[in-house]
Amino acid sequence: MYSDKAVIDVKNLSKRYDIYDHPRDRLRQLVIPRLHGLAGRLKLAKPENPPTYHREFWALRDISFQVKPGETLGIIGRNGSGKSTLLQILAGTLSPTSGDVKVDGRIAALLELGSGFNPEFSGRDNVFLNARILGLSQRQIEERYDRIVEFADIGDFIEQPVKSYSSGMFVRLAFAVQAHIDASIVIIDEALAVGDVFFRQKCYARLEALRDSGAAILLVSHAMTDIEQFCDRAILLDHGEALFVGESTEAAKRYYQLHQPKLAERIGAAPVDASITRPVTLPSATRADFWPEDTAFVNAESVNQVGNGSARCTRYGVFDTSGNRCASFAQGETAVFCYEFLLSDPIAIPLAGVVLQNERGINVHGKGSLEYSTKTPQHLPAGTLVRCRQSVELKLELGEYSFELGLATIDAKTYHEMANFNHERIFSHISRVCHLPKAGVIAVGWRRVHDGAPLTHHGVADLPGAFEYAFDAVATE
Ligand SMILES: Nc1ncnc2c1ncn2[C@@H]1O[C@H](COP(=O)(O)OP(=O)(O)OP(=O)(O)O)[C@@H](O)[C@H]1O
Repeated sequence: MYSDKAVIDVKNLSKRYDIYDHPRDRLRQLVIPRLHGLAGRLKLAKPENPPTYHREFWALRDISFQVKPGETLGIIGRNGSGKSTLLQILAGTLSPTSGDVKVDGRIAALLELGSGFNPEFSGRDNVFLNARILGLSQRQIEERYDRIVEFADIGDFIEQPVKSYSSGMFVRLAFAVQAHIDASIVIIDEALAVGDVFFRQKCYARLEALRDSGAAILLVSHAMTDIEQFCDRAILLDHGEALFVGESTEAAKRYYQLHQPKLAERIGAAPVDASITRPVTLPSATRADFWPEDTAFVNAESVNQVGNGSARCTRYGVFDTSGNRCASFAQGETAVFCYEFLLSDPIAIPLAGVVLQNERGINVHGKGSLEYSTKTPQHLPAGTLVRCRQSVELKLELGEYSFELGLATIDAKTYHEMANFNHERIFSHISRVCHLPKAGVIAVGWRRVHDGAPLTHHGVADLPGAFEYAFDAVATE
């Protein structure tokens, strides 16, 4: 067990920048208030408020949080929300305007990696120089040198001046040094986004080892999957304020909500469509064979629903392909998710779907009407009951999986022009309407052996593929 004493304790931290519209205003601000003060003291002018030549900008306002040993805190927020400012203050390279910041322990700051390197020196010399600056003794560096070089994996370049390195090599070496200085606090600003996938995996493994040995880790990232998988808690910054400090999955959800314009604006802007007057129904061919008995459903009012108030999930359930309620499947069997939402406001194109998460909280499958390109009306009026039936072949590792259900909406224009946009652009146009983050759990177990091998595959996922043999008789003599 680690100590319960926080290694980072931030109380009411604020940071103000003074913004000058013209460079000359900086000089004015320096000189004129002083002249004013002097004139006042000499009674040459009335004492009054001296003029100001700048605007105040608060990059951080009243931020408070703690981080304990062995804990990983994510820092998230849109561009310009104050993340780097916060990290720089924690790393000691920027001073706060007000508030208290207590940092207890050696910090490895993976912010501007390699900024302490001398380009003329070799990689080897820079390792010694940098590690000395970061607090290791000569002997400690000598003991760790081989591990650092192995981690950086830049081959013979270690003997070359770092000015001849590619930017990737530079960062690998800098990361390797930082990862071996026995820091009790590690601060990372998306530094892991560099390097190839193998290096990133190595970085994460090293960070996990540091965390397991009791280091506190602060990670700034725009990748919510990294935040959810790697962080226990996260702080969501917006315009310098902490909107939320708590469980990382909840913080990630709120981060996505920040990206969504108000639903009413979208609907108001969208063209009116004739289909708005018709309640949506599922095609009869599918409806006949699947919608289970009323009594087979879970009453969704009993579970936590997060949403913008435009819809509620009324009921849902997981079924086998015969329509029987089921929570335990053999690997490769099909689970059928039936769920419905009642709209209290109109929405544009509905996007419903299911997400499965494994025991480590990793999203192993998330898919819905968007990915299936399911036909829908352009608008759904208030009062519509949106019924969804989604089948998922559970070609997954054995284990328990929690599932989430959700309904979102996207405007018709973006939906129909999706081919012209990238992933981020499309997602910025999706508004969450109702989401059940902890709807339930299903289990995936061994297959019955008469179906074939006891496992459909090894590992997390069963990827589509094929296997062929060819046998030739070969003379052995
Ligand atoms: N030296 C400075 N002078 C004036 N304003 C600054 C200064 N440094 C940062 N800011 C402003 O403070 C706000 C917060 O900046 P910060 O770099 O901390 O944001 P961020 O969340 O890290 O953004 P990003 O995700 O784009 O890196 C921004 O609006 C930025 O323009």
